[in-house]
This record gives sequence, C-alpha cells and structure tokens, in this order.
Amino acid sequence: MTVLLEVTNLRTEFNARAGLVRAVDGVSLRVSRGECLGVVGESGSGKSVTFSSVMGLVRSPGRVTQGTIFFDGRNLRDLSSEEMRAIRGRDIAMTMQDALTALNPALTVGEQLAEVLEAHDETLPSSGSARRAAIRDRSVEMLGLVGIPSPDTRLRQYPHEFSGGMRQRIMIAIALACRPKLLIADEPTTALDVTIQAQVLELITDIRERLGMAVVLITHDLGVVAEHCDRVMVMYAGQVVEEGPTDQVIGQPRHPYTRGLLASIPRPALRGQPLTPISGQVPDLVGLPPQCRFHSRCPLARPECLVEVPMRDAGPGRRARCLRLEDVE
Ligand SMILES: Nc1ncnc2c1ncn2[C@@H]1O[C@H](COP(=O)(O)OP(=O)(O)OP(=O)(O)O)[C@@H](O)[C@H]1O
Repeated sequence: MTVLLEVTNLRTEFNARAGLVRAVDGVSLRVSRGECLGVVGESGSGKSVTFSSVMGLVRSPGRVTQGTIFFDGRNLRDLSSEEMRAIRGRDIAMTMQDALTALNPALTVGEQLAEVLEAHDETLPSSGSARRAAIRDRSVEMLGLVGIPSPDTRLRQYPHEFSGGMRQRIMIAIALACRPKLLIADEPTTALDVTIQAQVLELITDIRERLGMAVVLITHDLGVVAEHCDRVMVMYAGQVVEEGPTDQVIGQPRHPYTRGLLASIPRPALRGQPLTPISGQVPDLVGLPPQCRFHSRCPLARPECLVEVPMRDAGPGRRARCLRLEDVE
C-alpha cells in the first residue's frame, strides 16, 4: 500500500501562562491509502492536537514548531494558508468531537453542504442553474449516503432540528462531500448512545471501503479500534508509545502503558469501556525532562529508564517506546 500521510518528528507547542506546553513532542506516523489507523490514549495525550496540526488548524497560542507533514507527496508545512484551505475539505476532512459546535447554527444543512461543494468540487458545471441543480443532487446523495431519511426535505432544516446522532451523520456527510482521500474522525461517537455509535462507525467503515478513503479514528474505545482499525497508535503525554497492527497490539501489547490500558478492561467487554487505566496521572506537559514519560506510573520502571527513550523495533511492523521491551513478554 502506498503512503498517503507521513508525519515525521512533529512538535506542537502552546505558549500558556504556566510555561511552554509541549502538547505534541516528536510524533511520527504513517497512514497508507485506504487504511484505517486508530489513535488511542488518555485525555490530554495529544491526539487531537496532532491531527489539528496535520490539518493546519492549530490556533495561537499554539504553534507547530518542528517536523514535516507529507501528504500525497507535499510537505503541508510549506503551503500557504490559502493552499491549506484548498486541501482541507477537498483532500483531507476532519470531523470534530462536538457536531453541534462544528456545524453552523445559522445555515441550513443544504446551505452548509453547498458551501463545501462550491469551494471544492471541480466537477460541478460552471453555469448557474445547472450548477445549482448539480449541487442539490450531490447534497441529497450525500445525506442519503449517511442514512438521513427524506434528504430532500431535510436539506432545508437547521442543525438544531436534528438529533445528536443525526448531527454526527450530517457532519460526516459534509466531511465526505468532496470525497477526501483522508477522513480524520475525532471521537466520532462521543455523546451518542450505543446503537447510534455502532451505526456511525459502520457508516464510516462502509464509506471507507466504497470510496477507498483512508481514515484516522481518534477514540478512547479500544473495542472500536479492534473492530474498525487496521493499525493502532497509542499516545501518552504528547508522544507515540506504541504502534502496530491492531490485532497484534491488542493481542500482545509490548509497552507497559498499552498493557495497563488493556488490563483495565475485561476482554469480552472491550467495547464501550472508558480508558481509566493504571494509577497515577499523566505528567504535566510543561518543562518535562527528556526521559521516559510513563516512568512514574510504570510497574517496570528502573533508574536506567530516566533517559530519553526512542521508538524501538517491537516485532514485524511494530514499534514501542520502552527500554524494557525485552522484559515485556
Ligand atoms: N489552547 C491550548 N492552550 C494550552 N494548552 C493546550 C491548548 N490546547 C491543547 N493544549 C494542551 O495539549 C494537550 C493535548 O490536548 P489534546 O486535545 O490533543 O488531547 P487529546 O488526547 O485529544 O485528549 P481528549 O481525548 O480529551 O480529546 C492538553 O493536555 C493541553 O495541555
């Protein structure tokens, strides 16, 4: 499979009152065309900031200060904000955790879909009425694709007229309207009930297979990862700590943090369980010394772990950031 997104050594910092917060520190990752990468980790581990950085959506006081972000052969960090705007929506789309705040309350769903299509769909006819008709047809098709009944009438309604699950679907419809090569879905099912959660995820997987799109699924739910992702990346305190094929990482985790995450969840009930592992807390990201960040919570920690730990080979297609990998079997 060819690589679609390749991020190398990404660092994103926030200038906060308490000091410089290194929310993302040396993150490298790859997403191949058509594959689904799961991204897991406790709250505050840097999942959203990593992918907001990829999208060029980090706002002041935040800033990407290091690294390359190659997408489809171009380093996105070299592009102007206008070029990035063109890529967002057309090539890469991101759905946010909260559909209500991501959607514009003042515009109908049809107007919001039309806005995206107007900006990015180069296949639309150029003349007035034919163009309007094509936009309408495409919008109805997109709402149909995400399972909104009576899309014709629903296009004229505003976001508040839809249920939470429907709003998630609409956000996905808008994200998919221009058939992006990559969909980044940030907690696509938070705040949805279990049945709707399953439907939204099925929908993303189904569309992924039909359109050959790559997906990054950011989630707290390892059951969701097990069911939908080819590979998984585990983040801790701004760094990737383990990465590899989903079945292997979940079946035989190598990093003590991943083991902790999994040990806290009874296996048959992998799905729907919150990630509340291991005692202790994620370290404060201000002024962290260059050493293993999991050290203070790690059952295997030794004094020699107080050094900067690189990602290491952990088996075929697998890597983990731990000096004691050989002892974790
Ligand atoms: N605007 C900001 N100002 C200062 N620090 C920020 C800001 N936004 C994010 N951060 C820092 O970045 C860290 C990582 O945040 P991020 O939202 O990426 O975590 P996450 O893993 O996606 O968490 P969650 O699962 O809760 O969404 C936060 O803990 C916080 O320290």
